[in-house]
Amino acid sequence: MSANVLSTAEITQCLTQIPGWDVKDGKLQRQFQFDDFVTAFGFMSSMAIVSESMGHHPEWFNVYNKVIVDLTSHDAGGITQKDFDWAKQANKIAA
Ligand SMILES: C[C@H](O)[C@H](O)[C@H]1CNC2=NC(N)=NC(=O)C2=N1
Repeated sequence: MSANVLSTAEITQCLTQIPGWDVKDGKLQRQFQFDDFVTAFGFMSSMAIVSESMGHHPEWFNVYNKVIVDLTSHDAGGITQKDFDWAKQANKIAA
């Protein structure tokens, strides 16, 4: 069962809870910058495990110490609470 797509007002409200994230091209996006490649890859490894347990997976791009993450819920056709739950976990792990 897919979660509900959030309204623009709900998204604006939820964005206040996750520093660094914004909506770009209809997806929740953040660019993370780490000290080096190993730290960036460690973040991706941790979030890979979180993603598996949530059944929710990112679109992401890594080059050296940067990880750009785009989140959307394909099954629901937009941004859902699941995307925000993933983003919150990512902020915790990157902190
Ligand atoms: C069956 C499985 O749960 C679905 O394909 C999940 C997997 N991970 C997913 N991840 C994301 N980001 N969006 C989805 O709609 C999605 N669907």
